[in-house]
Amino acid sequence: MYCFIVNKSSGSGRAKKIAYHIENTLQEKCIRYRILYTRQPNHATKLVQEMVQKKEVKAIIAVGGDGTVHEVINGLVGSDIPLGVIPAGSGNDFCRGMGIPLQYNKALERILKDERKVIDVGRINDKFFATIVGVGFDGQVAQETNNSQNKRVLNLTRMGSISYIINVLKVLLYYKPTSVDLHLDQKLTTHQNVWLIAIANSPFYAGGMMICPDAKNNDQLFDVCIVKGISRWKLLRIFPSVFKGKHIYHSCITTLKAKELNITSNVPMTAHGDGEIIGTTPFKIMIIPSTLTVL
Ligand SMILES: Nc1ncnc2c1ncn2[C@@H]1O[C@H](COP(=O)(O)OP(=O)(O)OP(=O)(O)O)[C@@H](O)[C@H]1O
Repeated sequence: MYCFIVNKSSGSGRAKKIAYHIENTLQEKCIRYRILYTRQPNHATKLVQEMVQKKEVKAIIAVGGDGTVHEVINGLVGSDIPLGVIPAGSGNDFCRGMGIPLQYNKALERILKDERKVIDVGRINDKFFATIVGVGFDGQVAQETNNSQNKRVLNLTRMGSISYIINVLKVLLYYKPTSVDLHLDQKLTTHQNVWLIAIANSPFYAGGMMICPDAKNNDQLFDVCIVKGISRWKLLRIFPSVFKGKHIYHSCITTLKAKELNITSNVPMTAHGDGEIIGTTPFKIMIIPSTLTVL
């Protein structure tokens, strides 16, 4: 039996409509399924923890955006049940990184083909993440985006990633870069005037920004991108280059690879994982190699 976890609020209601179409297709094909709707934030994790106990569950399918994928993997990692994703959010960066079609019917076809891929997953403090953790400026933008009304309005017109850009500009006006101690695979370095540190298991976040263009989710390594020592206005000037991953050639960008990072800062820095707020520094981040099977 396929178990679908649907976040009706994803994509400002798009997931609910998609779930209706999925149900029709599965009935036509006489495929056994169960659809469970989340009732509030973090409910998806609890639902998955219950479902993985059941022998008849063949796969768990997240129907939503990256936040839903995040909550689902936090209940799924550790079991050997595969994950499927039907993209129905505003960003859908997990699907973009995996090459999962962004049209729900094609994504469903791919799930039913049962071709499996095993990927690494990241862990930040006590949470797992599938795509990227963003610390500092990014965390602040995620916080503003998740709280903002404009995301809801823009989602309705399928322009959710514009909301992210609006909040980048807003945070750019007030964010103060800070000094950071970074233990990277046990080696300590101190960085001044840090705007953000992105720790990536896959290239995309925020609806297609290629912050770590070379990140691979099966190489057992994170790609790390540190942005530091740059003025507000220069940062604004190089910002558009992130959509093509060309920002990495700028002198204010440091790129590294690592399996484990410890991040501390004298001023608290906020982090998101898969777009969901994790908390503030300190952070312990590690790669969990080859741990999640994806359809
Ligand atoms: N029933 C619910 N009601 C309200 N919020 C919910 C519910 N179920 C889950 N959530 C929350 O909805 C938030 C957004 O979900 P999700 O990320 O899937 O959609 P999105 O924001 O539209 O897409 P994306 O992250 O790809 O931009 C998550 O933080 C999740 O905790």
